Amino acid sequence: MTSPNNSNKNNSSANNETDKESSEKQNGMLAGIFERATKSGLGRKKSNPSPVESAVAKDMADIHSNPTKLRLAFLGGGSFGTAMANLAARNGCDTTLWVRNKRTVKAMAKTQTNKKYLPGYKLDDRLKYSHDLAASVKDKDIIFIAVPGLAFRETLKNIAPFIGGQSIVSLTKGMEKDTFAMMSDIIKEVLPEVNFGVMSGPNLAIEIMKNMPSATVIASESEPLRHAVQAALHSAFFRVFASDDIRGVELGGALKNIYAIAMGMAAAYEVGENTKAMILTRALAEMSRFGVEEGANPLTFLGLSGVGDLYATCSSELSRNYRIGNMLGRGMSIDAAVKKLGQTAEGVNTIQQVHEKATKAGIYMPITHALYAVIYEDKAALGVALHLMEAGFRSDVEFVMAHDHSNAALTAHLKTSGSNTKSKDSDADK
Ligand SMILES: NC(=O)C1=CN([C@@H]2O[C@H](COP(=O)(O)OP(=O)(O)OC[C@H]3O[C@@H](n4cnc5c(N)ncnc54)[C@H](O)[C@@H]3O)[C@@H](O)[C@H]2O)C=CC1
Ligand SMILES: O=C(CO)COP(=O)(O)O
Repeated sequence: MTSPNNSNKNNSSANNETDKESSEKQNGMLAGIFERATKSGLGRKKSNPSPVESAVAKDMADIHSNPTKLRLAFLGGGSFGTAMANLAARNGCDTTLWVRNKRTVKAMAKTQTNKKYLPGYKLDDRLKYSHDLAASVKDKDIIFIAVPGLAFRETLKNIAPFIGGQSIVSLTKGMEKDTFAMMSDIIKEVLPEVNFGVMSGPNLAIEIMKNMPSATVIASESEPLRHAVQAALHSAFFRVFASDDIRGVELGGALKNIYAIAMGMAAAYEVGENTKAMILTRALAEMSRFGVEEGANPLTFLGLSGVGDLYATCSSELSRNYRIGNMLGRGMSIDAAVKKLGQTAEGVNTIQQVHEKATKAGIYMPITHALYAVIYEDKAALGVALHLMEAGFRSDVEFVMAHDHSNAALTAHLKTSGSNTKSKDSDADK
């Protein structure tokens, strides 16, 4: 017979065994996550510092204590280029905003406002304006580019003759049409020697102009550049975090635009909070799945440039992509919605690029394909949404528990999503 004491002892040793097993299981699971998370190499190539590690590398301590030494150019006089240039000028950096239209430059210099894109917001009186591209970028430490993705290559080519030791930072959240190139790819192609970074985060321009506390991420392989951007833009209202996963950060900023359109559309159908939460988290699953295929670190999507920006743009009518989706949900055509918006909504092009890329590469992106089917194949939104809900059984977070392909037989009877695309998973598996 087992005495109570023995029984306790046995229980406690059984408990110890269970604790040990569960801690081993947890450690194994964590190791799995980290293995998956770090298997990609893109954005973390640690080569020797580039020979053009520009002026910013000279004396970081000096720049930290005195960011006014930085000479900056911002290219693109839309809402975001203006908002960021204004932050830098307010921090005392020597800042020039380049705008392509001479008359706009004159008006901005005279009124110290950006009447078209940020009406009613007074800009810092130290901000300089120019329509002379060469003069704007010469003798600068960092050139920030905030033109739409479709104009990025052209802008880089135009400044190429004037680039020596300057660093370049992309603020653009788009993709090139037809090539699927991201902005960092274009920088590497057009200016292979240049020291560069990408900046992305939940940064609705109007909120920044209103001094509502915000944060963003600068991603670069160059630590001096990361520090210089942090020093240039940081303030009590704006925090700049750092990353070396360039691919992950720029993909976060580009991909979330797709789901902001989806959420704007869902809002037009007056869906509930559960539905919004489902769209948001499944969007994040798609983003990180696509990101891993593209060489990003999936954990980057948990940061400001991933879940942060996804949340901001999927929740706010200040987002132009959300507004496009909302107009579509109210029955407008894509062309009419784009015309009515009159500003950049990168998601319109990004949906097409990602749909095509995911289809070719066999990456499972049901929300993107469904949105493409509604916008470009004229499928009925409600029918497509129903198909999405009828899709098969999947794992929640596939970096924790991989998708179980044995579910295929179980779900074979279920219909696929509204699109006729082929993915790595069998149709029945969706
Ligand atoms: N507005 C926002 O809240 C944020 C925007 N972004 C990103 O910044 C980029 C720019 O967006 P916004 O400033 O908001 O756009 P916007 O629509 O407000 O302005 C675009 C600006 O680019 C100029 N532009 C267009 N084509 C050009 C060309 N070929 N050469 C030179 N300039 C040209 C336009 O004249 C305009 O001044 C986009 O990729 C956007 O996703 C990023 C974070 C926040
Ligand atoms: O990227 C943004 C906020 O982070 C701005 O979003 P929209 O381009 O949809 O306005």
